[in-house]
Amino acid sequence: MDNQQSMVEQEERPYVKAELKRMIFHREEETFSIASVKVLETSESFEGKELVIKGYFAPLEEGETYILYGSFETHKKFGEQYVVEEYRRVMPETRDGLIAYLSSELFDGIGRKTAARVIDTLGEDAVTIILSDRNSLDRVPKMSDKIKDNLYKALVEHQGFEQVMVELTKHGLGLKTIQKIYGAFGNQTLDILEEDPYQFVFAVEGFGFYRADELAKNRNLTHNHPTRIRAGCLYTLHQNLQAGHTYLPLETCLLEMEQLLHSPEEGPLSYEELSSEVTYLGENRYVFIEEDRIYLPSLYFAENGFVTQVDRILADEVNTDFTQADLLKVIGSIEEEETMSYGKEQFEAIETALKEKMMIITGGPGTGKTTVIKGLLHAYSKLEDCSLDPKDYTKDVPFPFVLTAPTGRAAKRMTESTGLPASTIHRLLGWDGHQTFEKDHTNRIEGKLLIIDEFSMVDMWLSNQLFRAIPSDMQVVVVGDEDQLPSVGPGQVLADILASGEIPSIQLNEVYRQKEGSKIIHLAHAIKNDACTPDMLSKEKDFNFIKAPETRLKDVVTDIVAKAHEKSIDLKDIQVLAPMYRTETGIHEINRALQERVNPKNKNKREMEWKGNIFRKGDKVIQLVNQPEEGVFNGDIGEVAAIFRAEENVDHIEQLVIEFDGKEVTYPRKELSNIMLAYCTSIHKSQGSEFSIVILPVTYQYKRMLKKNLLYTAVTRAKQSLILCGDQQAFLKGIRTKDTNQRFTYLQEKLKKETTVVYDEEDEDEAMSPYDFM
Ligand SMILES: Nc1ncnc2c1ncn2[C@@H]1O[C@H](COP(=O)(O)OP(=O)(O)OP(=O)(O)O)[C@@H](O)[C@H]1O
Repeated sequence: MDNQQSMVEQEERPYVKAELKRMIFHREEETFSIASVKVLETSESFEGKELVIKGYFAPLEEGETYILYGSFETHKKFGEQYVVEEYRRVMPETRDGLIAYLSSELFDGIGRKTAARVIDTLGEDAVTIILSDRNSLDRVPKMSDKIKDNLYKALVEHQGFEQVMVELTKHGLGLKTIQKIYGAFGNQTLDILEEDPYQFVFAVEGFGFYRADELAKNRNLTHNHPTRIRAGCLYTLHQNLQAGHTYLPLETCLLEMEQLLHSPEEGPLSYEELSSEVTYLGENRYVFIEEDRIYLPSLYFAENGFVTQVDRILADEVNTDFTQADLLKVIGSIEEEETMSYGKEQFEAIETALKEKMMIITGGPGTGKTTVIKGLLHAYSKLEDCSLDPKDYTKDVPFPFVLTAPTGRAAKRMTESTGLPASTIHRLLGWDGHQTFEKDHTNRIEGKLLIIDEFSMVDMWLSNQLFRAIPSDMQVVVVGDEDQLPSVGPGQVLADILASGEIPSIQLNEVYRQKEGSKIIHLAHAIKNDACTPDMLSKEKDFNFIKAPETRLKDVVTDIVAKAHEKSIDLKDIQVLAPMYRTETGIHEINRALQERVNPKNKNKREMEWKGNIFRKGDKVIQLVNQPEEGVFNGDIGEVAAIFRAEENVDHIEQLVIEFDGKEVTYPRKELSNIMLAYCTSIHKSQGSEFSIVILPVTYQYKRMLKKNLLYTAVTRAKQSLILCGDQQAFLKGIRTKDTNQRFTYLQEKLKKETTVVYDEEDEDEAMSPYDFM
């Protein structure tokens, strides 16, 4: 009767047959469990009786017998453990066992007598018979319909997941993904697998189109199956997020879908086939179609929502009654205090910010953006007679100045330059790390004047999230440098709001730091204005270009850092920036070389190996994701402060402790993917940060990455010293190469009212999941 066991024997897969003693641990969110079992039989060379098993499975029933498939792992402290990749319950093999099973707590309302009648009527294969035919229970005497239903449902529930698991693991899916699919489709899962596995793409976050295509093989699904086309459309739109588009032109989308979906055997797909499924997706709000633009819902709501928020804020009036004479007097007094005088553009920027509901200040490095922010705060405080000291305010009368920036480092710089509190946008909005923002249109942020720095980095999703939380009576100042790289996420919000001309803006062009003799600033503006010549790359106090052939570049970079370090310059102040991760002169290789040089192996220094990388005490590391609950954000740089072995802490897991600006964050081994070495980081990740010394290798190996805005962003990260090394021609060619990859966004036109904006806040709440795709 035990056909499950005979399957095991036939398959000859290594297995452990065991009785569950007790569940030790279960984490609900990802169904990760640890349990202790009594080994009954195994094909593995395991001699013991007790065993600890772990893996992605729901809590199992104590006292039940399971066949587990997986592999042994030796845990430093706990010894041998079994990592479960698949399991199935073993049905009791005797009449008594079956009766005990059916009359257990799993099945409501069934006592031993009823259980015995079920087995006596249907035989020892009763469970299989009932599962394949619910009506078989009608043959059992003296059983009410309700009890029959309960029994059937409970059996399906208990057996369902195991069947699904057995089937899906055959397709190479891991337990974690299977849990997600089962969570979405329950006992329909196997039917859906047979009929239409593309549904998994819709329902399970991160389930890829190609994976569904793989599952659909041998299932008689044609290449023009409707859900295949629909899944292909969503996949195409998701792929294009990475290029920064907020929408795709319909024609482009259909073309890309055709390339994705056509099959060499079955031929092309017709325009009608593709467009009718796109229409279906539109009608069912899986996508939004506006004229000839097709959007994923979150971006449709973000773009339209943002325009609505801007209109709402602009519609309110500024509540000030100062005269031009008041303003001149106040500015004059600030100039006296600061012993400086504002340039014409700077004065205009302060004046506009005070008078307008919303404005944009742009400018390259050293043009006085920070100086203007400080001037604005002081002028506002004097004109409105409100203190700049947060201590003078209470919960009922909140601090009127809200300063924010997209990265922790940029927010910190705002605090350093103004002396006022500033926070990241995520923190200001009370982001919970998933999809919830504490601040939104129902619970807006408090204050009178909001200043958002480094706005070029803010994507369409976050812009909308931030703007919907701004109260209508707040004045808003957006500050940024439009020549920097656009946001990593979709959109080019700063460029679009500037180009729309709908929001007053002042561009600061005059460079002040240059007057202090800074070659870095001079070079940055020459790049910005396409006026950089080879002779500008000559050595100066704060600048050098060290020529080096490609083969020596990594060694040259390593030498420069090592020498600076030997002169007691803190590694935190020296940053190597590169545009690519791979290649001989990519970020990974440079990091490895630098680690070996400035923090080499040493028997007195602990280290931890993780997927071929070494983390050693004292290493400089960078955070790669946002962990708001720990207070660390993507791009934060820290240092490995300690490494703990499993036996040394109460959690019994290996841990790495990183110190970020005096704050310690602990990473269990499985979270080490959240960090990497940071002697060298990507230029993209350096946005919003500045470093005393920047070392920038440049080589033709970086090829298509060598673009003007990327190199401009890198150059402008340096405060005191910039060392370029490598190939001067590659650098000069790069700064003349504009990024021609146009981002498809429609924000500018929507702000200009060239199109009607449809927006419903309630819809947005329902459909918005901006961070689904990050
Ligand atoms: N009107 C001015 N007169 C004299 N010095 C000025 C003036 N405006 C700015 N500066 C000086 O120029 C330098 C750069 O100014 P500031 O830091 O405000 O520019 P920024 O645009 O914020 O630069 P960055 O983006 O590089 O930080 C500072 O040393 C500042 O004191």
